[in-house]
Parts: sequence; structure tokens; C-alpha cells
Amino acid sequence: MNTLTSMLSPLGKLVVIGGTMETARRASVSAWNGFVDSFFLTAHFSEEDYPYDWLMHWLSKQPAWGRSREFEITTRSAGRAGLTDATAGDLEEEDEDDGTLVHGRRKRKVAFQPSIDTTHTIYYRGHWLRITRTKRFPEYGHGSALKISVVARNNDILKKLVLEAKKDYEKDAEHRVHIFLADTTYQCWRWNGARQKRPMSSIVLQPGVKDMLLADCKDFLCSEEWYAERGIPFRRGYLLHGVPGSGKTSLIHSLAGELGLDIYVVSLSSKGMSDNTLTTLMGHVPTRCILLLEDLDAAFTRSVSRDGSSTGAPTSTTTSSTTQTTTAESDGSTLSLSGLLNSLDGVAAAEGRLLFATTNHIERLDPALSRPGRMDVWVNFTHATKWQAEGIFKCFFPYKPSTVAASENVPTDASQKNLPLPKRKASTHAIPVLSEAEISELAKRFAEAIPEDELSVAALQGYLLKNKTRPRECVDEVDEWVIEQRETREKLKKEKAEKEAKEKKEAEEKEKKEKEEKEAKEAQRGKGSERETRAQRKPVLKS
Ligand SMILES: Nc1ncnc2c1ncn2[C@@H]1O[C@H](COP(=O)(O)OP(=O)(O)OP(=O)(O)O)[C@@H](O)[C@H]1O
Repeated sequence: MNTLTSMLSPLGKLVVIGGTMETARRASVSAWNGFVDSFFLTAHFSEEDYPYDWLMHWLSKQPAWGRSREFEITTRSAGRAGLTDATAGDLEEEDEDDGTLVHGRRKRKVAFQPSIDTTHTIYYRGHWLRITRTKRFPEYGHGSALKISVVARNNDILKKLVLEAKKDYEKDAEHRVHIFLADTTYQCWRWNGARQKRPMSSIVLQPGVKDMLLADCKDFLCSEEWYAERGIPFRRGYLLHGVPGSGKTSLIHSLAGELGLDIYVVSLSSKGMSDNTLTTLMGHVPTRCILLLEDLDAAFTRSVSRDGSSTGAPTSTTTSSTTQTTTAESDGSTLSLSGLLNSLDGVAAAEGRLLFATTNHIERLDPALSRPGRMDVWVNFTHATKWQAEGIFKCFFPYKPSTVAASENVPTDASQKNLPLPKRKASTHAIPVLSEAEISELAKRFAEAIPEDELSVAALQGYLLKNKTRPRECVDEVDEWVIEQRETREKLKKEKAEKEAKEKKEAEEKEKKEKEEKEAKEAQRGKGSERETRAQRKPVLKS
């Protein structure tokens, strides 16, 4: 032995000692894990499921979690509530006031999250919890999970923890709507963010539309037994159709906020969407939520543009038959109409969900898709009416409430009557606060200048946004703006027509050229074969 030691160089000794120590460390870690596994109760929470979010949100408020000595820094908030607690290690610039805007830029909260595979011990209700964040799919580099271990006789303490985290999460998430997007690669739903709820009063639609929809959704959500007794599948579909920028998507977000539901968005024309993927996704939609199918007419076209030339219509090559595969493209997207219908109301489809579908071209939808039972309520969205123009103007400009009772000019839609006065900080925008009477008068003048059913509400919103600090000038200049809009539209129309004509001409020329080339080739081939025949004939003649 002595000879062996003396033979090793100092570097070799170091390697041997280091190796022995590392082996000892690994052995002790695995012995400790074995001990933990035999005495501890362990619960696993995967990122794809809600309890993970509840716990991450709860943990973000625990000082011990924030004291982690090894952490990741992220600008994505901990948990879907989109809320982090400053005590849990959020980083904010210290010299800023409490405003959310700094020099016109929104402050970004930076959150500290303990790194993957580090373990934390947190004291909770008389128990020490060992909490570890792990990777679910280390080979793909995504998918976190939480492992919580505790020494206890039964799992009551874990149940209490999950319930407390859930309550806490729901309290903080009350003012937000969570959006989930379909991931066609992993066939699962990915959380995409939490948006502030949009008040229904900020959506200006013809009187009664919002109330009707809200009442219908509420009635559906509390009619589970009624549906079960009659053997009707507990699902309801709403088809919102009409011109772009008329408030379809905004209304759905607003309804989700009002009903306290999350939104699951599927873009049927996305890459990799197939019958199987859609069916799997539909099977994973939770019972109470809004399922949103956007641009239903584009589902079978993969057209990026949604202009008149995009063919979402059921044609002989696309959706003429409900069993025909409509697209089988290089991107692996093979969604058929029958696949879509099956996933919407097949056995795997979730019960209790509200299906909302939007389209700009209702005439292009296959009747099987829009029939009652799939789409029970249809709502048409048009360009702005004068009534809407007046409503949206009032939404935009704050006014000093007068002591006089609300004017009879105020829109009569129930939710519109309770328009909250827009709150603002004196320092953010220099918006003059006018009297209620003056705003009503300006709103009326604004509405008079807006042509009925010609401009989108989104366009009106754009104009008002541009003039958000100049209510009076905004009304004075609106006539000019309408003329500008018309001119722009005409110009765009002309340009589009020219482009189409040019494309048509080019296509015709190309076709003509191809035809000529083909004819020339055929003629060439004809000459060649004639020569060949003559050459073949010659020896025959000679012989
Ligand atoms: N009726 C409305 N009331 C209030 N705001 C509206 C209304 N219509 C449109 N807007 C505003 O216009 C913008 C676009 O609206 P939204 O995306 O909801 O329209 P859409 O009908 O879904 O359009 P698209 O068909 O192109 O998806 C939003 O910022 C929204 O605030």
C-alpha cells in the first residue's frame, strides 16, 4: 500500500481523495432520500394542473421560499394568478413611486424563484414541509413539477395546505381572466397569461345583446340537472359572427370575467392541428370554462389573410363532405370537418363548457357546424351604429357627475346605464374633466358625424385613443376624419383591385408561356420521332 501511495503523484492523490469524497456524498444523499421516502408522505404536483399554480402562488408569499440561496430570476409571475408578493423576493426599482407607469413604460416586476432541484424547508401548522421544484421532462427542457414531503401520520396536513393555497389563489385571481392556448406539439393546454377583467360596461353593443348573452350563460351554468334529466349533453354553443373589429373577442373576454371562467383558445388553422390532436385537447378541457374557436371560417383554409379571396367556404375540394379530410399539408395539419364535429360533441368532449366561436364569414360555414345543438345562440356584429358611437365616446371621456338624474340620452342597456366613471391620475394624462351635460352634448355631436354601419367600432376606438386628451377638438375634427377614412378605404380598394388584376394578368401570361413551351416541346418531339422513323426506314430500303 505504501508503495502504491508513494507511486501516486500529488495530482493522482487529489483525484483519489476527490473521487472518494464525491462517492461518499452521493451515497449519503441516496441514503437520506431512502430515509425520507420511507418516513415522509410525499405529494407531487405537475405544472399542467391547477394545484401546482395554487401552491406556487402560496409559496411565492412564504418568506422561506424567498430566502432561497439559489434561484432563477424571472419576469413571469409565479403562478397563473399573475401575482407575486413583494416579501417573497420580488425586485422593484426603489426610486419609483407607486405608479404603474414609469416614463411611459410599465414597470416590470422581477420575481425570484428557487432553482430546479433545490429543496426548501417551510414550517406549516406544526409540520416541516420539504419542498422541491423538479423538471418533469428534463429531456425536453420544460415542464416543472413540485414535490412536497412531510412527516405525518396521514395526509390531512397536505389536504389543508392545498385547500389554503387554493383559497388564497382564488382570492387574488378574482380580478383576472386566465387564458390557455392549445399546444399542438404536446397536445396539451399551455397557460398564456392572466388578463385584467374587462367590465361589461366597456363593451358597447346594441341594447339588450350583452344582457341576453350574460343571462343565457348564467342560466346554462346552473342547469346541469335540467340537462341531465332530459338526456341532453350539457353544452352550449355561441356563434359570434360579423365584421372585424366589432367587439366579438372583447365581449367573450368580458363575459369570462363576469362569469369567473377561464378561456381555452384553439386556433383550428394552426400548424400541426389534426383530428387526433383536437380530440385530445377537447378531452382535457375542464368542465367549467369558455372554449373559444377563433376564426372558424379559416379552419379549413390555412389562409393567413382573411380577405374576400380566402376560401373558407365549403367547396368541392375542401368541406363538401363531412367525412372528407380537408387539409393534408406539409405542416402535418390534417383536420377534417368530421374530426372537428366529433371533437366538439363526441364522448371525449367536456361537459359544462361554453363554446364560443367567432367568424367574419358566416356564409362560409358548413351548416353542420352551425346547427342548433352545436351553435345554439347566434349574434351578429355590425359596423358601428350612431348609438354605439355615442356610447363609446362616453366610455372614453371622464365627466363630473351632475346632481341631476341621469340624462335620458344615456344608453338604455342595463349594463350601460351603470357606466363606471373612468378613473385617472391627475399626473398621467392631462384629460380635461368636463361636465356631464357637456360630455352628453359632445357625444351626441360625435354620433351625428359617424355614418351608420360604415366604420368599425375598433376604428372609432383608434380615433378616440388618438384624441384622448382633446374631447372637444375630437368632435370638431371628426367630419374630417370620416372623409379621410373613406378616402383611405377607396385607395385600399383600388390598390387591391389593381393588385388582383396584375396577379391575374401575370397568371394568364405564365399560363400562356407554359402552353407555348409545351407546344414547342411537343413539336420538337414530333420532329425527332419523324427523323427516327426515317432513319429506321433507310436500312430497310437499302436491304
Ligand atoms: N362593440 C365594442 N365595444 C367596445 N369596444 C370595441 C367594440 N368593438 C370593438 N371594440 C374595440 O376594438 C378592438 C378590437 O375588438 P375585437 O378584437 O373584440 O373585435 P373582433 O370583432 O373580435 O375582431 P376580429 O373579427 O378581427 O377578431 C378592441 O380593442 C375593442 O376594445
